[in-house]
Amino acid sequence: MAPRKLAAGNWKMNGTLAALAEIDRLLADHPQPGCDVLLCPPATLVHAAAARAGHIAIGGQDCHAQASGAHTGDIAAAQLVDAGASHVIIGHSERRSDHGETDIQVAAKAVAAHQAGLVAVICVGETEAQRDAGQTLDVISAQLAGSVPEGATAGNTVIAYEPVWAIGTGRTPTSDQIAEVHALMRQRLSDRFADGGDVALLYGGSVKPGNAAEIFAIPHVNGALVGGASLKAQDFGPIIAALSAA
Ligand SMILES: O=C(CO)COP(=O)(O)O
Repeated sequence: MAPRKLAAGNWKMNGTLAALAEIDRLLADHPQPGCDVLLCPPATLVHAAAARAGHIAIGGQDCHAQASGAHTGDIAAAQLVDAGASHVIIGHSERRSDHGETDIQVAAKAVAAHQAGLVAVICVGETEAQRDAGQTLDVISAQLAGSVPEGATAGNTVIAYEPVWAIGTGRTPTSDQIAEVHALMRQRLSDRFADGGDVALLYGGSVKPGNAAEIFAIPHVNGALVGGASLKAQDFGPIIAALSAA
């Protein structure tokens, strides 16, 4: 089995019911994409999105490590499943920075996601200061070791490399820099898991229609986790097409 190609969109805290029309446009424009397509809308839209998403998978943007209980404002993995989600983003850098999530917490959330039957899209990435200090590979290694739980398989886990300094900035690493990190991630996963060679590895951070094809040509890049350019079908569509052609 080779890693599956996945074009994933993270809508973050954007969109109301009206935004679901973008899903209809994507379905119309890409009736048979040559890759898996995932959209992660805000929690308020997961159920409605899943009801009309057809072949597009729907995911949450976070889940709690506990299965239920007194955790006001949080969402359990099983509740995402109940709403129609098949995936959940875990450990996005905005969760790590806004909510102080640690690798240990991220791993616990991934375990909860797996137990509920969700695919966990686990995010890692260095800050600009860490890259400038030459720490990128050490940071990514440590995040992978700490955030990816023992039960991870190619079927229940996707890893997204998102350099913090590339998110929403219009800046991207060079192809060589992305290749270096993705090769490291493939090696670390292969060392640790029997099917680590088959875990899909996504790049995320200012992926746009104009740079998608170049990024998808990089070894061990199996797709993208797209923020801003996933909000509109006219932007996300060409990214889906580029991955399908890669
Ligand atoms: O954080 C991201 C996806 O999770 C990337 O966001 P942008 O594509 O807007 O840079």
